[in-house]
Amino acid sequence: MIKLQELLKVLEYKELNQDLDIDIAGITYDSRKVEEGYLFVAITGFKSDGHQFIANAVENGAKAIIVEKDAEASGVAVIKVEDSRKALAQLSAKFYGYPSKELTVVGVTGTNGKTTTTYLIESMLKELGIKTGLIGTIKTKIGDKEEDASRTTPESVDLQRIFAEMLEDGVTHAVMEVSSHALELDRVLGVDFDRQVFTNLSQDHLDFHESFEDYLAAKIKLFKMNDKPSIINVDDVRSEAIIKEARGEVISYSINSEADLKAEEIEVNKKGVSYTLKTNQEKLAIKLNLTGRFNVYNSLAAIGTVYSLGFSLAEIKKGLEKIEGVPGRFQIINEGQDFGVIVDYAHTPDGMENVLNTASEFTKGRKIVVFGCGGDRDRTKRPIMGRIGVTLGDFAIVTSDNPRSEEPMAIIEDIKAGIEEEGKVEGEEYIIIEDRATAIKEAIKLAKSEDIVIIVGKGHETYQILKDKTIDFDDREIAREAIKQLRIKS
Ligand SMILES: CC(=O)N[C@H]1[C@@H](OP(=O)(O)OP(=O)(O)OC[C@H]2O[C@@H](n3ccc(=O)[nH]c3=O)[C@H](O)[C@@H]2O)O[C@H](CO)[C@@H](O)[C@@H]1O[C@H](C)C(=O)N[C@@H](C)C(=O)N[C@H](CCC(=O)O)C(=O)O
Ligand SMILES: Nc1ncnc2c1ncn2[C@@H]1O[C@H](COP(=O)(O)OP(=O)(O)OP(=O)(O)O)[C@@H](O)[C@H]1O
Ligand SMILES: N[C@H](CCC[C@H](N)C(=O)O)C(=O)O
Ligand SMILES: [Mg+2]
Repeated sequence: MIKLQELLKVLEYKELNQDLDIDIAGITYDSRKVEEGYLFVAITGFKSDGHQFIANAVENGAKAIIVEKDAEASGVAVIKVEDSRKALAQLSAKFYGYPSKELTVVGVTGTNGKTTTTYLIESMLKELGIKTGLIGTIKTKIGDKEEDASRTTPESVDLQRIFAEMLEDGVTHAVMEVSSHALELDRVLGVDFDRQVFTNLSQDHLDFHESFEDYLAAKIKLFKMNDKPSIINVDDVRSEAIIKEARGEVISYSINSEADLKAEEIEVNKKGVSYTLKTNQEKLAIKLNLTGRFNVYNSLAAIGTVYSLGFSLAEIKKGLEKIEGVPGRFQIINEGQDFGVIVDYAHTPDGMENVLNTASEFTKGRKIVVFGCGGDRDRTKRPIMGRIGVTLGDFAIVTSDNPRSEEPMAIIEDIKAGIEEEGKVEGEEYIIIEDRATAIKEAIKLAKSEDIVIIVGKGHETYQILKDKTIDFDDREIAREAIKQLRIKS
């Protein structure tokens, strides 16, 4: 419990009524989650307006309301601020006692590789005997406790609550993914980062950010937040803009250019990669159980981060080499079949290109790729992904991803536009099967010895979001079942 007037010290505000001597039991931005004695923060959203739910919040027990528009509510304190999302972040950090100040917080941003890099950092820190917390796309881990994640980066109040629970649980280091949505919508405002990491920047989310420049500007925000060291991929052309804005020391990593950490003599095989890590002082052989050149980048980002936290490369190597894989990231499905099956989370043009190129490095037969694109997301990436699917794959099955509120066939049409530009013929070089489970089964039926079936887009997801419902759905389970069925039939 904290007094409202004490909480409000962190804000500039105007009270619309005077009684601020109230105990606040909790904070939320969702009227449906309000409990007795809560502070409800009304946010003007993209879909609806939180101010419309004030009465609902009061009914559920709210004692105070933060608004950014004039609003009335009888019997409760009403406080007006300039920006509700910002206020939510500031109030939450104060409510939970600024837990991120006491934790060592690592934030990882970039279009691709965030989840993988955070898993690698977590693995290394754990191996060093450190009690860690993890926040990201797949799950939230608070010490030994796990929660499903619904966002890559939680809303500010949820994030601060998670940090507070981590501290209570004896966690000292929190590793988190920071999405561009989070940076744009102030979810990480007030978080005291100790390290910030840049993986790469390529096309995604142009539905949400107005232009690629805006997308970059959102990412840059993380590096302007404090003067702690930043770990940056200098092979990415956008690194220059980030380095310009970074306020603290820059630790660079690369494969192609000079950098503090450089990977040389890279060898890629089906199960992993090996390379020589070169720093100003030492050389070290690294063997990673994750494959693809892109994972060399992710591992360099992770090494740079843990190294900069004061650990030696020899200490770091053990935890890095121990990790067996990240769920749904180039995950090999092996049911004893004589062809390869990979489930991967690539859902951007760059991710898809990387995964298909990686598969080429060790596949003798055909690459059969199954993919779709998410609904209510960047439409401009659809034709590009279509083009990549049919040019880097030998045979493509275009299907649904998470259609959300959109018509599945309309999304597929957007993908098809890119395929047709390549002059590919339906029925010969690609087919369309709207139902994803059927598409996966068909790909597996088509596979011959030495081929590889690459199912991208949904990775670790255990659901499919349709217009009117979310159903249980797991690419990996469907693939396994389909392989078993082949055996029964033959
Ligand atoms: C585009 C976006 O990020 N939107 C987020 C935003 O939603 P919004 O502003 O549209 O909210 P809204 O639905 O209009 O509602 C407005 C307000 O009314 C409240 N409300 C609503 C109904 C009600 O009965 N009572 C009530 O109080 C809502 O809780 C909200 O505070 O604020 C909401 C509350 O925090 C988020 O849940 C929501 O995430 C949506 C669902 C989402 O899909 N976000 C995705 C795109 C996202 O954030 N993705 C990134 C990863 C991207 C990456 O790959 O890098 C992520 O970090 O997960
Ligand atoms: N460094 C990288 N560069 C390019 N592509 C990558 C990289 N790392 C991973 N990928 C590809 O992107 C997919 C997603 O990887 P990962 O989950 O680590 O990224 P993410 O940034 O967390 O994604 P999201 O934004 O959805 O949370 C992988 O399955 C792989 O296909
Ligand atoms: N973090 C990404 C995940 C996309 C995963 C893909 N399966 C989809 O639904 O588009 C997003 O929210 O855009
Ligand atoms: Mg992620």
